[in-house]
Amino acid sequence: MDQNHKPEQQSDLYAGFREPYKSFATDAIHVGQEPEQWKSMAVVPPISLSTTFKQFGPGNHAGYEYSRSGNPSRDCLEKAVAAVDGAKYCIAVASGLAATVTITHMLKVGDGILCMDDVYGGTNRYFQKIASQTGTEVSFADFTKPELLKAALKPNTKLVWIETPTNPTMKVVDIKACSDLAHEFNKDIVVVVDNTFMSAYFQRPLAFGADICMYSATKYMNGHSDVVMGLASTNRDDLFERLSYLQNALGCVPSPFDCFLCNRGLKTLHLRMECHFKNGMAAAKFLEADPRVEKVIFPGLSSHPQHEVVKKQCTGCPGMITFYIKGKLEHASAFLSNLKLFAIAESLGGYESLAEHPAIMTHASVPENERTALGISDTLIRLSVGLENEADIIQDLEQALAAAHPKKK
Ligand SMILES: Cc1ncc(COP(=O)(O)O)c(C=O)c1O
Ligand SMILES: N[C@@H](CCSC[C@H](N)C(=O)O)C(=O)O
Repeated sequence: MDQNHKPEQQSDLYAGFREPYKSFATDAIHVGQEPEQWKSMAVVPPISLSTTFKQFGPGNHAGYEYSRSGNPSRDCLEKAVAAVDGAKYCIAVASGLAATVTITHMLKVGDGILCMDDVYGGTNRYFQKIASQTGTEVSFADFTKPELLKAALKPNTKLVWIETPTNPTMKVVDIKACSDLAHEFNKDIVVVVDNTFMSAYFQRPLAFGADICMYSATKYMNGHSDVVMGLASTNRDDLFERLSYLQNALGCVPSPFDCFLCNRGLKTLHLRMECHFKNGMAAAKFLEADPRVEKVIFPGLSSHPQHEVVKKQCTGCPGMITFYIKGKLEHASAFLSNLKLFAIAESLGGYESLAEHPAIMTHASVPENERTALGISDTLIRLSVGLENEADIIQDLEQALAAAHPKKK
């Protein structure tokens, strides 16, 4: 451990960023959770496992009929998420990909999807291998330059899919600039932002003109690596009507127990994200100063190419860091295999630190030529910095770098 390494001062960490959203924690903790809604006055919402609900007479019920169509535990979560997204509505589904699939089902045969070039590998796979086989036209462009988005819009474009920061190369998209361009081109285009990396605490896409904000809640929103879930929020009545119809009609619903867990995780989102940012910044600065590291990509660093957009659009940064280790695949493998505190694992956004090799693991489904063009190379490593002690995180990175690049005797 570098003895000169001091914990980051909170005030410096947030300098230049947007102010946090007002009453965020209060909303996450209280909206949709009112004890008065239960006969028992339970302060913590009960887990409602019943698949069906007794009716007073045929079609005359107390708000619930069948659990796929609506469930009290799911409602509690959806109301809280809508509140923290600054939205009127939210739907919860069985996974992040289920949210992508449900949203895409709003399209008709012949409609076009225009997607950010770097997105989570499974999103890329779904659009290229499945959605395009069932009648939609899929194309990709680099939205970090909004003029490239503008040039790629077509008369049939109906869905613009933004991911920011992108997984795994951490490109940042100006949501307002891109939403405005898409809506000026055609007001019927639905702009979706995958907000998985920033979470609701650090970024509110709907406030910048997006129509839908979606998540893999498997990540920060739940934050405990024990639930697979997806969420989609919107302020538009028409979109909510369609999405909630599809939620029931497609049937990709989460279990009440998972809704309970995610609802519980959401209550500490603000606290977790602040610690992820603090630890992430410390790790990013440590790596950036290390001669065994080629390049660090962390939106919170001033070296990030879209750092000004980040400060304008976000209230902080998550613990996601991507870096290129010097050398070849064998150095990346040695680094990963020697980590002790970080687990080598797919996924991100939990309380525990994880590390992975995108080309071999999370983004193996992206065609090789596309991976190369995006910079998902053999030496690219992705970290999800957790909530452990900062000094222990840095020490683990230091010893794994030393193992990957042993000093010559
Ligand atoms: C940015 C992003 N979006 C969507 C997904 C899909 O989410 P899930 O695994 O919950 O289906 C993932 C990861 O899987 C992701 O990293
Ligand atoms: N093997 C999975 C990939 C899961 S990636 C999970 C998460 N989005 C991440 O980026 O870590 C698959 O092929 O779907």
